[in-house]
Amino acid sequence: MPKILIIEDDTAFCQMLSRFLTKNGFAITTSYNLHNASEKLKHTKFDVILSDVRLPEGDGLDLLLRIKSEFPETQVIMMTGYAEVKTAVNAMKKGAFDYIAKPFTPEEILNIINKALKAGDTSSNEKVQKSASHKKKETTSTKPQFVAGISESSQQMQQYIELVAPTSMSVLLVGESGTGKEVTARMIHDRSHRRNQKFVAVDCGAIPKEIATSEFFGHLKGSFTGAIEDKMGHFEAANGGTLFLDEIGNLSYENQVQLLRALQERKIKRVGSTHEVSVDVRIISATNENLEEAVEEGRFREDLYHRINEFSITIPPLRARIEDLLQFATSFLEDATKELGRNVTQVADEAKEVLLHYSWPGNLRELKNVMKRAVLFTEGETLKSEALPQKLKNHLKSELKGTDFSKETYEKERILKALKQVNFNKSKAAKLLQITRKTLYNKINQYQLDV
Ligand SMILES: Nc1ncnc2c1ncn2[C@@H]1O[C@H](COP(=O)(O)OP(=O)(O)OP(=O)(O)O)[C@@H](O)[C@H]1O
Repeated sequence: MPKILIIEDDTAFCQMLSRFLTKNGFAITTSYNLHNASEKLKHTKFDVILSDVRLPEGDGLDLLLRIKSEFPETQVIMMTGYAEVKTAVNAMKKGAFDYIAKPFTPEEILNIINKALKAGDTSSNEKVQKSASHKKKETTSTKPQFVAGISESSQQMQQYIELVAPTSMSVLLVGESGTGKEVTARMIHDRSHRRNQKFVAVDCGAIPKEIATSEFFGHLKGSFTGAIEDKMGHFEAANGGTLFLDEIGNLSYENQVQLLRALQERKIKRVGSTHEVSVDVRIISATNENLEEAVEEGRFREDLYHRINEFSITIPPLRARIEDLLQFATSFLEDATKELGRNVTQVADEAKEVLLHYSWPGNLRELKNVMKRAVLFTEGETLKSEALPQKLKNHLKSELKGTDFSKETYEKERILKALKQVNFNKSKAAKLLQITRKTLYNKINQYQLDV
């Protein structure tokens, strides 16, 4: 459950906001002043901090600077009055994620919190599934850019997306964690005729089995202990739009049966109700495990597998499309520079070298985090390898261990490695090495490489 700290001296408003966010699935801590907030920060690492700009003993901006230097991954949203927009913009330059002007609607605050959680790629990495938060909103200056990639596999993926998006086929996205399955699902939604309807993302792995039925199909007040009010499920919330079922392999067998029934009949019943509701949703599912194997082992229903897999797209891990790395790194650098109000414009060659030699088990998510952290540590315009985590640098060092460090041997190794990575395609290798094709051919001759 994402942890949020609210710092607000208007106690009644603070309590109201706290109750509302608690109801919406967040773990809330409140502070009415800066001193108390500082104490809370000593004991808990928050995913998001919602702070008033003006507080009794000083301004929220001082606290913001401290938070950003001590807890760079915590996203700070400043709450302002209408007249304080200038201060809020100033806060964004100092690293606040965004600001929200009071009074705001429940939907606005949920929307901004969800964006902050996504931007922070918080450690808990929970997905918030409140339907209100999935309403589409116009692009903000901090919206991350979509990168298509230049590798063959990325280009093919792009073609598949274009091909399947306008249809109503159900799509199964297969890929390791952090490869961009959710981003791809959104892309498919955005290119379909459902683009003006909702995109509802559900992390099936995070829903306890006992409440999954009510989460998917909703419930009526009083239908079970704890059902204190009527609740709409994800199917109804996504009606007319797209339902993204992440980690679908984690659904219990019983939930798989219920899901299959809903997909076949295109009708659902809320828990406690006898009334059937017709639903029209397009299903996009994602998995990081081999579902065919799960079917063979009897852990996943074969009929459901075929239902959700009318078209499947495999998203390769970053290490298998290393030609894309610098394009992603540059885009993440631009996003982070905007978000953190910095002026980093380029990556030094030695830092690129470190990035290209790492294996990226956490894929794009890991790269994004590394770039954001590095931007934070960079004072000038050039991101150098000092700003990168030691783990990455050790990787490069251990790869080079044992080789002799004469420039020529090193260069030869690099060229061979790049060629191998792209299956000996010289244009691609030149791109990867950031040299022209002509230079690459000269080097191949110079080192008499048999390629
Ligand atoms: N094509 C892309 N362009 C720009 N950013 C991307 C792209 N693909 C993924 N990302 C970024 O990488 C991170 C991980 O992406 P995403 O959440 O879609 O991965 P995932 O495969 O769904 O992960 P998980 O399996 O852990 O849920 C996100 O921060 C996302 O913004």
